Amino acid sequence: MAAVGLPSQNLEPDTLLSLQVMLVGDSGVGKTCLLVRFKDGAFLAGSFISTVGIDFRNKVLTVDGVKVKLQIWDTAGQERFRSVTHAYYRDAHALLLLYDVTNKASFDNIQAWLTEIHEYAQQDVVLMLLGNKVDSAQDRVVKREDGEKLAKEYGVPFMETSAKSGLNVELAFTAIAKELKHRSMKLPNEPKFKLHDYVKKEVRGSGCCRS
Ligand SMILES: Nc1nc2c(ncn2[C@@H]2O[C@H](COP(=O)(O)OP(=O)(O)OP(=O)(O)O)[C@@H](O)[C@H]2O)c(=O)[nH]1
Repeated sequence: MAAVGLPSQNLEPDTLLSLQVMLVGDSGVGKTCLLVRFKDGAFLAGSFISTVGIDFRNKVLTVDGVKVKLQIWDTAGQERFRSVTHAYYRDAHALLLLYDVTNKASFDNIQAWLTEIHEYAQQDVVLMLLGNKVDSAQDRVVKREDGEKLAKEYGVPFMETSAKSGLNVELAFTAIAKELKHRSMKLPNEPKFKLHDYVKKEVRGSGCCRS
C-alpha cells in the first residue's frame, strides 16, 4: 500500500522523492538533538532550549540509488503546543516517537502519544519507537527489554538511540526513508522491504541494543 501523499507509480531513479517525517514525544526526550545529530553530525550540549511550536530541517539521502528529501519536523513536546502539532500529523509520511531511557514518565506517556497518533495521523503512517539517551547508562531507568516489549505490543519497530554519541541516529532515519521509498517505488522483481526485519538486523549489526 502506498503511503498517503506518495506517488505509487514507478519513479525514475533520479527522481527526488520528497517525504515528511515528524519527531514526537515528551519535552526533553531529545527530539531536537536527534535531528541536529542527523542533519549536522553534532550534539547540542549545554542548556536545554525547548522547541516552540514546530521547526523543520531538510536532508537529502540516497536510498537504493534514489534521492530522497526528508523534510523533518521537530515538534514541541510541551503540552501547551499540542494543538499546533495536531495540525501537522495528517501530512506526515513517517513518525519517530521518542522517549528518554532516563525518564520513566516519558516512557509511560508513550501510550498517550500512540492514542494521539491514532487520532490525528494517517492510518498507514510509518511509525518507529526510539528510546533515546542510551549513552547515560548510569541514569537509565527504562530497560531495553521494556521498550522492546511495548513496541512489540503495538507492532512498531524499535531501537535505542543516542543523539549524544550518534548511536543508531542515521539508522533510524535511513530505515524509515527506505520503507517509504519501497512503498512508492515498485521495481520489477524487487523483494518486499520489511522494515521490522531490516531494523532488527541493522541494530544487531551495530553491536548495540539487540532488538
Ligand atoms: N545524554 C544525552 N542527553 C541528551 C540526548 N539527547 C538530548 N539530550 C539532552 O536532553 C535535553 C533535551 O534535548 P532536546 O533535544 O532539546 O529535547 P526535545 O525533545 O527537543 O524537547 P522539546 O523541544 O521541549 O520538545 C538537552 O539538555 C540535551 O542536551 C542524548 O542522546 N544523550
